[in-house]
Amino acid sequence: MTTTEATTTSKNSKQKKSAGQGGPVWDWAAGHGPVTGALSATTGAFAVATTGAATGMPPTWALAVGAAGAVGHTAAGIRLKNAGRTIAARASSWLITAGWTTWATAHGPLTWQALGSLAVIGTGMATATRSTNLYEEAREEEAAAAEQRAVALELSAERRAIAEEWVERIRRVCGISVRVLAVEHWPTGTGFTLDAELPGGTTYDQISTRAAALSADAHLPHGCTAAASPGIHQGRTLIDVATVNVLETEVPYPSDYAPLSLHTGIPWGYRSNAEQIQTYLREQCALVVGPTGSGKTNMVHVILAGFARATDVLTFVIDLNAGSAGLSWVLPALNHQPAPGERPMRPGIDWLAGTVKEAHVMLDAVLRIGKQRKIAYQGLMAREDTDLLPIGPSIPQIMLVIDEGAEILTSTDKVLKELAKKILEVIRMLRAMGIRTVLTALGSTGAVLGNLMIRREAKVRVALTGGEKEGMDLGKLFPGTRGLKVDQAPYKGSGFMGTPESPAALFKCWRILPSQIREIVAATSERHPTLDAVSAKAAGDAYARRWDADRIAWMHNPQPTPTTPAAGQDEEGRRELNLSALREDRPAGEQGQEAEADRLADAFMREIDEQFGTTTEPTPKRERPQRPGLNLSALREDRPAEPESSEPSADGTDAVPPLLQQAYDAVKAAGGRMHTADLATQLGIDTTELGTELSRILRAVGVERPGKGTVRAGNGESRTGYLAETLSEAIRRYRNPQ
Ligand SMILES: Nc1ncnc2c1ncn2[C@@H]1O[C@H](COP(=O)(O)OP(=O)(O)OP(=O)(O)O)[C@@H](O)[C@H]1O
Repeated sequence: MTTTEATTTSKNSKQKKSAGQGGPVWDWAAGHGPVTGALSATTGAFAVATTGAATGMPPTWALAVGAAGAVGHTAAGIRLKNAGRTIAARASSWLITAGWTTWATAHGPLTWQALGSLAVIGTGMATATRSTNLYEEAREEEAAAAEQRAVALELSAERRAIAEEWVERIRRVCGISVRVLAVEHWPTGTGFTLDAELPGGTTYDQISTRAAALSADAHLPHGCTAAASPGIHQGRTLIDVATVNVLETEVPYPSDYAPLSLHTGIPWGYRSNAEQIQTYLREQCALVVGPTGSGKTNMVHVILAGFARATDVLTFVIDLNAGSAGLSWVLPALNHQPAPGERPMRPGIDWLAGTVKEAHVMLDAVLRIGKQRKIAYQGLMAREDTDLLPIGPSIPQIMLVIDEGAEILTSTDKVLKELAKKILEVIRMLRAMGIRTVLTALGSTGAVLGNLMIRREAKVRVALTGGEKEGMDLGKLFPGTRGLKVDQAPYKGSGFMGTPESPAALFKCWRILPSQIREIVAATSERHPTLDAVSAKAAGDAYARRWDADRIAWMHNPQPTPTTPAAGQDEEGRRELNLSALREDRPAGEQGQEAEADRLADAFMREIDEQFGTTTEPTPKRERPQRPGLNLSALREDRPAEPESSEPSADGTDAVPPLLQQAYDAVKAAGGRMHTADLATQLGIDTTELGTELSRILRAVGVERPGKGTVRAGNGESRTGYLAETLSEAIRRYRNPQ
């Protein structure tokens, strides 16, 4: 006799599998549906009874087999934790079938009575099985639901405990009795948000001003706050409670470098709940305050990275400190040597002014662009039914980033005052025309924020504290937001940030490294928009010739005081060099064509001859290198002799670039490994410049610069640097070229 019924539940089938592994051949839990089970049982019973009656089998045998089946199925049912009624139903199926078989064997199965009763038994069995299966399924579902209810109860018990704790705390510290409606844990696991209902006539800022006291009362770790912000209506508030300090750790700039848009926000850092903070600068200007050493330069690079990634932004940078903020975004393009047919790399920023004169040229052009846009795009704005110029890749926004610009605005120096006037005019006049500014300042002193224009237009505000308290007046920078304390953010690159969309609260800027800046310049080279024709025409030659040799020569020699001649001052018919390929007024089809590259290469060679042919350089008989593309680093007055352009001496010593040799000597003297910044300081060059030059020198002989993390700093943290072995291998290859 085969088994009659079985359950169809997943639980049972799982158990069935495990029972089957190496178990008995007779499977008491074998699978059958209610109908097939009943059919199988009745046909089996009929066959046994017919055979038994024909062969004279003792009828009690069938009863014995049925009893064994009932016992077996009962045992299987108990093992599967079936309900008692299920087990009883199945055992009785066996017994009834066995009873019928015994009776039919004794009295003959081929009578209407026997067949009719068997049919009744089969139908009853199918019905009973179906009902027990349904019952088992319902039991199983109920058990799962009960399990979930238990978990939820446990969770809500935890939430209830948090809610009760904070209701009590807010009552004690702020004197306000709120009702917590929900507690949501952050997916990052670094805190939670309370959604609370305020009592009548109370506003959320009565809690937000007591943030520091609440944080202290809750014994939150340093860098963690309980920040109240508006809820879904004015009678509700959301209180973000950070329990893990994410501001402490150094987090690298996200490496996906995906395209961004001014309209969908540009990320500048992250909050304590690890959420990114987006800046929306279509109409806003920004002010970034950070004393020396707070991570301001790093933040400027993060800002420039965001703009470089945007498809609808062109960035103009004014940095009177030798253009250092913008240089890292230009040099990778200047030093890029395109392969034949490859398009020259575009810098990550569109214009860099390192002197007051060049800044005037830039600001004049920007003002002309703004005024011309107002006139020329009237029709477009009427068609689009907007009073804001529709900014996009075809009409890009110009973001004017002015390092220490706030100091220019408040300077009493006559020259800087002139510049300040133009900057203020840009801020005041050109919001609608898609020209906005990002100013940095060393301190949020009254002098900087006393300027009404800055207060009114720059609502995106950042205070990098880095633990620095001097000149850090958070109350002035974020008026109306009390409870912010400098010592809540004592880490470099951390501080407070507020935008019209996101109230002032703790934040941290990502750490961006020079290698990432180079990667972003390369990754975004093809992505930058070109200045619209209306604007380009208004900006005129001052813009079109911004990469001319005479205007960028200083970039190859970034000394503290650049000697950039301003446009129009030293025209002398000089031709532009490799960046001419970037001029937007060039027909697009021409770019990247070999013929054009050759023409430019010739121009470049002539330029070198004109510029350096008559100078008293120590190596006047230097051979002209055969280069696939152009390399403006050749214009550097202090440029070390390049390996490929040196006449190799007998022992090859002269072929070694002096910079490589100096670097090797310094690294060796320092014990075989050295951080880039330390090496740069020792060699008296800019860190980024050193990285770029040395990498190029190493690459030229096929030596890979050691990767990140090869050098351990004093505090144990891994940093990028140089190893003596790498440098000595490069020296060896220069001496013995393959
Ligand atoms: N976001 C950050 N995360 C972690 N560390 C940072 C961050 N920003 C800066 N730092 C650290 O702080 C150091 C100083 O940064 P940075 O040069 O940007 O400061 P700064 O305010 O511009 O100082 P200075 O005015 O002296 O140049 C960096 O070398 C780096 O070690």
